[in-house]
Amino acid sequence: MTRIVIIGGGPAGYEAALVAAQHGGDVTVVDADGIGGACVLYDCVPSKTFIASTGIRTDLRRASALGIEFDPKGVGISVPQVHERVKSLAQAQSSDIRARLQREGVTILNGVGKLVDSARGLATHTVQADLFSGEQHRLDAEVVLIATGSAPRVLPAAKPDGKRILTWRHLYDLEELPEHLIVVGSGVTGVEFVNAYTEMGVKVSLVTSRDRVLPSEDADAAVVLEESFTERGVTFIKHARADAVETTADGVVAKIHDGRTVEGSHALMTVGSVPNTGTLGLDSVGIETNDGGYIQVDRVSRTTVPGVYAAGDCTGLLPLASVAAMQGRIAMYHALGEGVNPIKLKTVASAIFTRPEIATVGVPQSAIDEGHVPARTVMLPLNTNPRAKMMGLRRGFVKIFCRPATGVVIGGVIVAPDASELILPIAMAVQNHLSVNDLASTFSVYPSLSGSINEAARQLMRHDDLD
Ligand SMILES: Cc1cc2nc3c(=O)[nH]c(=O)nc-3n(C[C@H](O)[C@H](O)[C@H](O)COP(=O)(O)OP(=O)(O)OC[C@H]3O[C@@H](n4cnc5c(N)ncnc54)[C@H](O)[C@@H]3O)c2cc1C
Ligand SMILES: NC(=O)c1ccc[n+]([C@@H]2O[C@H](COP(=O)([O-])OP(=O)(O)OC[C@H]3O[C@@H](n4cnc5c(N)ncnc54)[C@H](O)[C@@H]3O)[C@@H](O)[C@H]2O)c1
Repeated sequence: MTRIVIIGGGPAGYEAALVAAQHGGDVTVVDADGIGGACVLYDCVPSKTFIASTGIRTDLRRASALGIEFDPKGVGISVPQVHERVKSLAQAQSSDIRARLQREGVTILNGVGKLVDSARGLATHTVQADLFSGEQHRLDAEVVLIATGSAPRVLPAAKPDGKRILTWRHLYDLEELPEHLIVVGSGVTGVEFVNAYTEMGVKVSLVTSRDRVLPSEDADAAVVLEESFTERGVTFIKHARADAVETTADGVVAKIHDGRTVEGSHALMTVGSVPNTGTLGLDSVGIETNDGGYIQVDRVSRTTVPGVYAAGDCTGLLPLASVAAMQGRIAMYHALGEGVNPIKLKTVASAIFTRPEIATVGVPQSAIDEGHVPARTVMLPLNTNPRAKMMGLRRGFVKIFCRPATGVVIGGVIVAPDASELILPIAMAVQNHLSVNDLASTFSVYPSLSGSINEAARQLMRHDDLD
């Protein structure tokens, strides 16, 4: 039986453990935070649960345009109840995953793991697990998977105190909603919380180091979101790199590099994450990291040391739960000699849970515009869609990108209320090399937002071959 030790019990670690146990491995997971990892306990699951509550407020905000009148004064928010729901749902999901691992025969140790090989180049490895119970275990393994994730990046002059200066992991401990929230950083995490708190009626100022929100995402989608935020009264402080955030008598002040200041009641720092790799004993074994401390891996999750794999946010490949899980599974299939396809990032679908949502898959528009990928493209506004009109939607679009000659779909973007659900047909087309003709000839329900996917695909069908 292959002895496998996994350090970290997030999506990368627990999905790997399931695969390894099902393929006959003798599996031990050493985890510090709780099974499910930061994903389930602090980051992805809590934020999406919180956003589920704020989404109810979105519907109320839009109700009067559809003829439903209510007294806004009668709509209250029970902050303790919202936060309690977030925490108990996260704990319940963690318990479910833990029970599933135990049913599959995986040993779980609560503590901190690190590599302690006695020399470099050994055929097997040793993991030391310092358990919270005070015990210490030394575990010999033919295969080690490092899946330790990442933690919020902290600016030296903006140290979170959990009360006024916050990371996203402190939010659900607040007793009341902030009066005026300054969000520092306009990546995906930043905009998701800007959206959520404005929907809760909180005044929000967004400090962004660039000239736009979501600098790494589709530019047209970012414009739609910015318009929607502007309508909801968000103040943008652009070209603004925050050097420091300090507490004042009754709130906080963010100090921008060029001398500007922004005052509010609370600051939420969403300035990225750093990998949890500093205390793993990587140097002693010879595992290479890059400048940011991320573990270097190939497309089957191998590190530079035979027998040691790494997966998830600690590798910095693409920090998504779905990618972490896939990297973890791939590592185990490879280690156990099963057939395996190397990871392919071109087929990853992801979504930003704002209102409207932004979902993307495949090649980005920027790669096409910059001439790196030849493609034909279409962008179809949603306001031409009958269902969108019925729902009173004013914003949003469907974009599809295809190969110039064959029409094979290579990417797409959807901006719509449920874009995270609508993206699947485009993701299936990208994954399975389907063409715009395939998409266009698939029946969609009438009326439906997905009808716009058919219509966009129809616009990309080539008619010149009929001439
Ligand atoms: C606010 C926010 C929202 C997000 N929303 C989404 C989303 O909607 N969809 C999506 O796909 N992704 C989302 N992500 C990204 C997603 O959360 C991460 O990609 C995912 O958590 C990575 O999983 P992982 O297994 O690599 O690490 P993690 O989930 O971070 O788990 C790592 C585990 O390793 C443990 N650990 C660390 N060091 C040690 C050690 N030395 N010994 C033992 N255990 C250790 C930790 O305690 C933790 O339990 C979001 C991220 C953030 C910040
Ligand atoms: N819905 C989802 O799937 C979801 C949600 C949240 C995060 N994530 C994942 O996590 C990744 C990281 O996202 P993120 O938003 O946490 O981090 P990020 O690194 O993508 O964004 C941080 C932003 O903060 C800015 N910044 C850094 N220092 C600053 C300063 N001093 N002042 C002002 N701005 C500053 C950066 O320029 C950057 O735009 C995403 O790419 C995504 O893969 C996914």
